[in-house]
Amino acid sequence: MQVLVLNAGSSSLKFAVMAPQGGEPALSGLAERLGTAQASIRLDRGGERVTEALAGGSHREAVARVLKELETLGLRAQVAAVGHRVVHGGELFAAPARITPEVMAAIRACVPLAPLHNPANLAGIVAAQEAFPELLQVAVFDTAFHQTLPPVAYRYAVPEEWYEKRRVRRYGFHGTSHQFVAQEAVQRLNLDPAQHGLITAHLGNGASVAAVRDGRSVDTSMGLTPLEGLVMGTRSGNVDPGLVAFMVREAGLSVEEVTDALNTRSGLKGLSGLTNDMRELEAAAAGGHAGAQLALDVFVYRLAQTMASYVVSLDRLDALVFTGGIGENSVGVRARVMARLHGLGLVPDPAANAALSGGRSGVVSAPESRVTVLVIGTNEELMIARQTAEITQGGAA
Ligand SMILES: Nc1ncnc2c1ncn2[C@@H]1O[C@H](COP(=O)(O)OP(=O)(O)O)[C@@H](O)[C@H]1O
Ligand SMILES: CC(=O)OP(=O)(O)O
Ligand SMILES: [Mg+2]
Repeated sequence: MQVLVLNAGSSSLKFAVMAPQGGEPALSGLAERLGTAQASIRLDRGGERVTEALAGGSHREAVARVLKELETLGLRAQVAAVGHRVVHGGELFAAPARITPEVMAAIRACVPLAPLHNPANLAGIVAAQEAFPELLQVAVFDTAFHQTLPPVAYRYAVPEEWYEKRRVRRYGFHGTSHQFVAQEAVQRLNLDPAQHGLITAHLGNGASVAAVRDGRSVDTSMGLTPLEGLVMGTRSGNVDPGLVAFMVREAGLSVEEVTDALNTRSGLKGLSGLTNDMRELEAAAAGGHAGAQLALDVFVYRLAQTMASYVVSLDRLDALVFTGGIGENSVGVRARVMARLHGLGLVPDPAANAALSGGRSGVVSAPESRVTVLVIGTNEELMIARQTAEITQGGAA
């Protein structure tokens, strides 16, 4: 059995066709710049890579191109279900769900909470339903793993009716990735699945930290929306909420303009005035660019501070885990975060740290370190394939 996994972004679509047991995907790739004249799609099939133009193509055309490729490769009949990453499921989903008209309506109802993500996820689902009308479709929510947060972690200190009437609370995201790397860490370190404490850092374009206690998420840095918490590629992370009213009053911006700036022109990009790409920033900082250096410094400082603060959410700390494009590849970010955490009794292993990149996993702390530090290559697609297969085979709702 194969599962088609779709992860739709606002202008992109990542896809993979894979067995839920793991192994190399039969087909994977990325469609980018969808909806523009520069739209393109990259197809990776068994070591061979092709990139084609998809001019003007939307999510729909991208999914149709994937379908065509499946037919060419003779894989169509093996695909038993489609698993979708859905970013916001509100309080309604603590587990993956088979997509029904009611589930679609619930995802639509969460659009105001994730305006950058949920509309794209919906577009991906509609495109897949058109292309694969006979297949079961499953939604795997970023928020689901964090539904175990206790009220002390998820409630904001705001008027109670905001929670009662509008469900204003912290939800958390990247749950699929945090859960995957936490499970991998438990296996690798031979920890008791029912008794452990982990702090996981998913550092991609969006970035978040989670505290995982005995397999359950007990705190995470993103909140009502994926804007809260760490400094990210283009998102500000935590700011004084008074800043929005200040910029509206003093700079004459609309609320939408401030929100857009906090989401798309802030973070590493805003601080550096240069780019949201960590690789480019590290190169620019090494070349003496002051803005790039400041962006890196703030990113590392806030990340280390957040990771250290999660000690209060756990009753024991076994390991810290780095994942995501930055966590898996940036030797410098990891080294600097580890140096800042020496108050936790953390002793890095610089040679092991320098040797790990490219999605490979391993330990980067020294044997005498009071807390183990792991780098683990995340695999959200595999996790989505597994969860989709479970629902398909179990026939569950
Ligand atoms: N070798 C590397 N060194 C430093 N940063 C890297 C490296 N490779 C990728 N990155 C960074 O990872 C980030 C993208 O992470 P990724 O998890 O792929 O993002 P997304 O959230 O889009 O899935 C970018 O900032 C990129 O620069
Ligand atoms: C929820 C979120 O931030 O996702 P991404 O990192 O894919 O933007
Ligand atoms: Mg990612």
